[in-house]
Amino acid sequence: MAASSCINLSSKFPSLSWKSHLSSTTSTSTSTSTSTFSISPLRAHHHHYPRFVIFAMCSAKPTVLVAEKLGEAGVNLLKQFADVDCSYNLTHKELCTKISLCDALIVRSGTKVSREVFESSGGRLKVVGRAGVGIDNVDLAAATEHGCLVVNAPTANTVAAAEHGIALLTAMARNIAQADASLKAGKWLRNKYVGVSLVGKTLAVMGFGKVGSEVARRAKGLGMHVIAHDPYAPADRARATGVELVSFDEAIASADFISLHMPLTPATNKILNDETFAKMKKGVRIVNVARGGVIDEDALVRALDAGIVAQAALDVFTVEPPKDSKLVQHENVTATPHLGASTMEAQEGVAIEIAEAVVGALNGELAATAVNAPMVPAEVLSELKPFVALAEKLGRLAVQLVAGGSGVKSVKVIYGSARAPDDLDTRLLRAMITKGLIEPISSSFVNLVNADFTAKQRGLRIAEERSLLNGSPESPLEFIQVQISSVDSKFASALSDSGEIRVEGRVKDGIPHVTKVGSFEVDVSLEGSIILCRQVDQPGMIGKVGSILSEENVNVSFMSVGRIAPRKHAVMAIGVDEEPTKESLKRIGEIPAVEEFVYLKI
Ligand SMILES: NC(=O)C1=CN([C@@H]2O[C@H](COP(=O)(O)OP(=O)(O)OC[C@H]3O[C@@H](n4cnc5c(N)ncnc54)[C@H](O)[C@@H]3O)[C@@H](O)[C@H]2O)C=CC1
Ligand SMILES: O=C(O)C(=O)COP(=O)(O)O
Repeated sequence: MAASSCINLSSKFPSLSWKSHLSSTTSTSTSTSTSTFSISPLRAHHHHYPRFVIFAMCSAKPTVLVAEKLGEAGVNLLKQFADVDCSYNLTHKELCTKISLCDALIVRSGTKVSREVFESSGGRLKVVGRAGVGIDNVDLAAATEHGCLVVNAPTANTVAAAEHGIALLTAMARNIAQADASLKAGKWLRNKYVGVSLVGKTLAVMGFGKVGSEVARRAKGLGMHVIAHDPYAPADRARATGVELVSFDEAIASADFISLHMPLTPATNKILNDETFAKMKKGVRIVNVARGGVIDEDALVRALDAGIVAQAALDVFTVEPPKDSKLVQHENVTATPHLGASTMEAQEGVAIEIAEAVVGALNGELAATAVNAPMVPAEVLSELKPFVALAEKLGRLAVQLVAGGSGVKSVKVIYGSARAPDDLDTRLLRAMITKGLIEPISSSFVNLVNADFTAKQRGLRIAEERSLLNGSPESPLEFIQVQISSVDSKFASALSDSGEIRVEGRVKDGIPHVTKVGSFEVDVSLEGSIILCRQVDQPGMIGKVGSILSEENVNVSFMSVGRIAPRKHAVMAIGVDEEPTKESLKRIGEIPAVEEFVYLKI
């Protein structure tokens, strides 16, 4: 890890700075003044910020692989935007082969989106859309490491799953499935299929989330006494539904019926096992429309055989379709083939929900249902948009000021804002600074999904600080300052008093500007490229540099000079639209008053 963070800048940015570095005493003056010369008209109003914050827009039509049956409305929506390949029943190997040609993949619960899938995609796969809730079939860690966004459709099938839970509960209590099979087999067994009543019985809802709370409401309507266990659910939300939240042990010990509605996680894996079955009331009845893996299925067979569990109604299995039929064949088990979400309405709903999320993500929008990236509300996003561009550009600027051979390990970001500290969500900005810092010096592709992971992997520590400013909190931010400590700079004037590379920027008229380099105040819009030039402050400097550039037809977009005091040292920042040749950069470096300079690509 440490080794990969030692970045050899000189290979990426061949010697672009001339003249020797100045000593730190001369490069750390504090009081500076700024004069700004607008050479050619600012293109502020013609500038469009990219919509992307996660991915750059796909230049060609993206390809979406739909690997499981998806509602028609969703497929049609996808087709308006992408080439859609509906290939159901692919083997894992076929999926791994196909995936390298796809920008997005849509699945339900039947497809294992393993690490191998992400590795096989060769970096092309940008989004995995799960047309439903449970994402336990997607390797989230691998997705994040590959910068692939995972989105789900968390709400459209809630009612369907809850209704299926209630259907299984009532069917189980009255032996509907068994009686139906028996009648179809020509029998008339009225005494065998005497059921149990639900009214007045205690139902323990395990996992009081979207589905669990809908099941609870419906069960109350059936006259059941409903309790729930959920370590993370707010007690007042449960109370509002007339449900008491209790401990796990209390829930399973006092329930006549247990209905499972938690996600499958390492903590819930086989949460019902020999030990927990032993704590239950003899004759308990269990419903599972969550995930098969939350029950130890062998232990359930034992508990059914021992009569601890009188009946079970199962929609989900550890392996689907279930291989060992002991459980499914058990006469006290009612089973359905993972039908919880399978209503016309829910499938249409999840298809539209996931198609919109995938199209949005491919368009570079932040998904509201992102599973492995921060969800940033649209209004926050639109406010932060210009600062998102500023953040990335400051990162790019700062890292290019690092001298070759220095390992970038420690970065501090200071956000200057008049807003209350918890009123500024910096995750997006931090990710974009990370992108700016890492992409110019590596082959990594950094986005909001993998920014923190990539930084950590490279041993890059990014500390964030808030500088609380007086004034109007109308704008979310006044400035962003990026500091890189414990490195040498190829432009010594970029070092602050305390020896770290320091660049600061602001947004002016919607355009990001760099407004401070080291201790020098400058003001150049962060478009195109920048020449930073430290010189003895004397007349004619702007003209000399300007004429060298104009000889090559390099358009200067913006120029500003920050100086400590008249006729002493000054830093000139020049924005250029075209890339000057090495020869002309060399000539600028050879102007006698120029002490050091650097050319930076933004
Ligand atoms: N059978 C089917 O076709 C369907 C199955 N599902 C499954 O149902 C489950 C619930 O889905 P939603 O309600 O939409 O999810 P949700 O995220 O809204 O609710 C899950 C709840 O479980 C709680 N929880 C987490 N760990 C827990 C633990 N150790 N003990 C108790 N509670 C815990 C969470 O705090 C949360 O409140 C998921 O497993 C999902 O995959 C959902 C839709 C359809
Ligand atoms: O949404 C969920 O979690 C489900 O279990 C539904 O699964 P499915 O989309 O029907 O394969």
